[in-house]
Amino acid sequence: MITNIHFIVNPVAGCGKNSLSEDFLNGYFEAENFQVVVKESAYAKNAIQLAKQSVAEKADIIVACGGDGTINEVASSCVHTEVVLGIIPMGSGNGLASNLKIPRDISKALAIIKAKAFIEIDTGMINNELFFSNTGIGFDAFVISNFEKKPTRKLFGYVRSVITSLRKYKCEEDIEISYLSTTRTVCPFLLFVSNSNEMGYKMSLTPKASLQDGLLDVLIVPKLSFFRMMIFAFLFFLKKHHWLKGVEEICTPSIAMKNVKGANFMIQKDGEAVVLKENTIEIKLLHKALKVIIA
Ligand SMILES: Nc1ncnc2c1ncn2[C@@H]1O[C@H](COP(=O)(O)OP(=O)(O)OP(=O)(O)O)[C@@H](O)[C@H]1O
Repeated sequence: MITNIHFIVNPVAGCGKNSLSEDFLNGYFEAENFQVVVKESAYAKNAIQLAKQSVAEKADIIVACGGDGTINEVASSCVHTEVVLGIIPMGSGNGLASNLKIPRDISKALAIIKAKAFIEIDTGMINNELFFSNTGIGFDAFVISNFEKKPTRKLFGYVRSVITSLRKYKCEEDIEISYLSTTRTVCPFLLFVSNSNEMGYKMSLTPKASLQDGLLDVLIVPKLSFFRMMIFAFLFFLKKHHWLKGVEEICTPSIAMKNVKGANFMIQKDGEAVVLKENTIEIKLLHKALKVIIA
């Protein structure tokens, strides 16, 4: 039986020089067994539409060629379908691909896709939007919104955004959070919610997270003095930031948040900044809702 594989390429992800041709791919996927289609996203969010078309065109595998943003757009159309998601990491951070141990080397990533071994992973949902890697409010959303204003989507641009954001970010929003059977108010510097154990660039705020356990890993970092911030940053590079007093880790199937002053939330979702129209958030998991090819 012929396997119908559609590749959706984000030409501007990562270094911004991505292209894959059908001729090139036909060298890997022999015509007796595979039918290859290549599509290129022409603008932001176009991959959602392209992936929806591919599902309608009865693709068996849809391969997201880009970073976490592209994966988010393509995978959103594959959730709760029989379509299997493949990934060729072409982004800057590539957090989800790294969690799934998919190499950046295109030949190796293609060999993994050809082997077609897949697992079912959880999918996060924040209000009506899906995420696959992580979401968050507070400092990380602020960093991402600054990062998106920079011309380059590389690590250097990200580091510059972190430095600018450290100077500008004010931690003053009281947030009521409800999870398990607890409700309380926090004023977080960072409230990070993750499905995956990697954020990208091999860094992690939630190194114990699993894509299949039905649980969200939540990290709450309180307002920190400059000195404690430096300790946090040092421990973060050692993936031991939970050692810092006041930093909390929570595992929960869902969490709700409400801005006490009634302001709407700005979030980041798989590395893209989004301003919500709501001052309340509900985050939950759709357990094992996405089939994804793994190494
Ligand atoms: N042709 C295009 N022109 C402009 N933007 C595009 C185009 N195609 C896709 N995009 C947008 O590019 C953005 C960045 O993509 P993506 O997240 O995959 O790359 P990245 O940011 O380099 O990687 P990562 O998220 O892993 O760090 C996404 O928001 C996507 O909607």
